[in-house]
Amino acid sequence: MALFKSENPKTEMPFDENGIVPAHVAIIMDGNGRWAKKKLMPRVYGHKEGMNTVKRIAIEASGLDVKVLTLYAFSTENWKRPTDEVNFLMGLPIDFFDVFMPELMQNNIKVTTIGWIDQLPEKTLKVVQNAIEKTKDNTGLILNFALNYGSRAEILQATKMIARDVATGKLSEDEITDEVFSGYLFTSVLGEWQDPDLLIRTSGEIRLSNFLLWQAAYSEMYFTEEFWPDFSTTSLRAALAEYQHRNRRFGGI
Ligand SMILES: Cc1cc(N2CCCCCC2)n2ncc(-c3ccc(F)cc3)c2n1
Repeated sequence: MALFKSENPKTEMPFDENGIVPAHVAIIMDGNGRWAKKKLMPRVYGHKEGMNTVKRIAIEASGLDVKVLTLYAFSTENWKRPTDEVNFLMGLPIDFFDVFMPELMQNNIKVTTIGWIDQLPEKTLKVVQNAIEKTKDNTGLILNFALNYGSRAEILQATKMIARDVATGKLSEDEITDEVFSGYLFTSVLGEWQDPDLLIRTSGEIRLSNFLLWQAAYSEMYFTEEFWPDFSTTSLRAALAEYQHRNRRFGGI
């Protein structure tokens, strides 16, 4: 399968403002530590700058009429990182809302999460829950953070819930369809937009890293060498331009 790797997003085909826009864009925001290392700064400097990129890209996506932007902020595997790095990362949602909540409200952005947020530190959880509550009536872009999320664990959880519902007679075996299975995943709350149309990964890595494995079955994939802190509004428009020039078949001919 030919994977697209944009060498220089600024020189690809132009984005058509009147063309098709992916309803759901998912991003693996990779390369923050390497970006900082290139600048002879600590890794956490890259994470902090990456947080600023989150706000910039969310506002841009909101203006381009993207419906859902799912961002892989913290994976179930990230707990293995050094304690001081994990502690710093757990502070970023707090910093994010401290600084950007007014702008999120001005742009009618709704915050949601996927993942086991109940396992986050109390202070982080409270700030995230408060942001979800405060933005719940907003009708613009859904800014969906994958926090303490892992796709295989999500699929296993869904499988166990389905097994329980079959055992209790709530569900019969022949009622288990793609659509019913999807309803047991965290992303079911996204309704018609639960499957990403476009999945972007920065920093040159070409892997899914346990992200939206079920949901991304038919997603267009876009890989760019740029590190996440360098990912600009121009970079996003270049990815959307590439999406506009793909012919999606959903398994058909
Ligand atoms: C753990 C973590 C790491 C994190 N990074 C910055 C982006 C690059 C990836 C790693 C570091 N960012 N950036 C924003 C958030 C966030 C999460 C939830 C929320 F409701 C509001 C903001 C965030 N969370």
